Amino acid sequence: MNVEFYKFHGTGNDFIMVDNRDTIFPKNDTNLINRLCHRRFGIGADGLILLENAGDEENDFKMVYFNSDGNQSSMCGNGGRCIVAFAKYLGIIANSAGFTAIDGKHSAVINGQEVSLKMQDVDASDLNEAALFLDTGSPHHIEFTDEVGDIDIKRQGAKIRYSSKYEENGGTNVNYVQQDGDHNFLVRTYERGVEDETYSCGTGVTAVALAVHALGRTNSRDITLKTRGGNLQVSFDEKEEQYFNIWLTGPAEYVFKGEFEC
Ligand SMILES: N[C@@H](CCC[C@H](N)C(=O)O)C(=O)O
Repeated sequence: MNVEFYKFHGTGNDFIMVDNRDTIFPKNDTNLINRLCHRRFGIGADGLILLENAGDEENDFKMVYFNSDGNQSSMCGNGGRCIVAFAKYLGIIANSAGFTAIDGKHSAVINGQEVSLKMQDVDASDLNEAALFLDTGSPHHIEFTDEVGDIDIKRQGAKIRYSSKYEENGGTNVNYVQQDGDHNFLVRTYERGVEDETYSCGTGVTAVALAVHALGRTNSRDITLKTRGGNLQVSFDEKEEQYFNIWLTGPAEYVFKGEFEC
């Protein structure tokens, strides 16, 4: 069977997108997904995303996300922005969308090449300098550094990702952060399920933006996160360490289309 795919990326976090509204894709074939995502033996991507029918009248579609290891995983923020751009490319939506994902319902707005994705509310009341962890739809550990460019992300990130601290919850993603002005932060991310550095991570920069505000490193509620793949913006409201109205904004770009056999 031949399957059409579409390659998209959001600030260098790249995905194989498949229109699976006819549910033909073998979503339980972990080896297939892993091979398709392989940078040498496949198409190459950080993950694979299925667009499916929402199954209700309120939403335009459903998002199903797989990491490049082939396993279905938690929410992908950049992937959420890319699936909205994909839905527009397919003519399913115009410039706004409502869709469901593993962590619930999301709204999104397209403005030119930029896609703004509303993220789930986050309770930051347990966050402190000794417990730098937030779940923004995916789990994220945060490390502050004075020189983010010097860090061996793959080696250092893996130590935390596989540490006993996170073992019972299936591990975590790891974000290294360097402040670069009042409301600008440099971020590099080790991603669970990719088991390497990715050029950006949407749920990761969202976790960083909320954490630097909650820890008092900025008073801004509209923060620029500079990643290897480009800049992302996170804006939010906050009351008593509860974060809401959280929006992740950045480019989401079509790269090429093709087909594979399975
Ligand atoms: N790149 C994604 C995060 C994808 C899920 C993550 N690797 C995990 O398994 O927790 C993003 O942009 O949020």
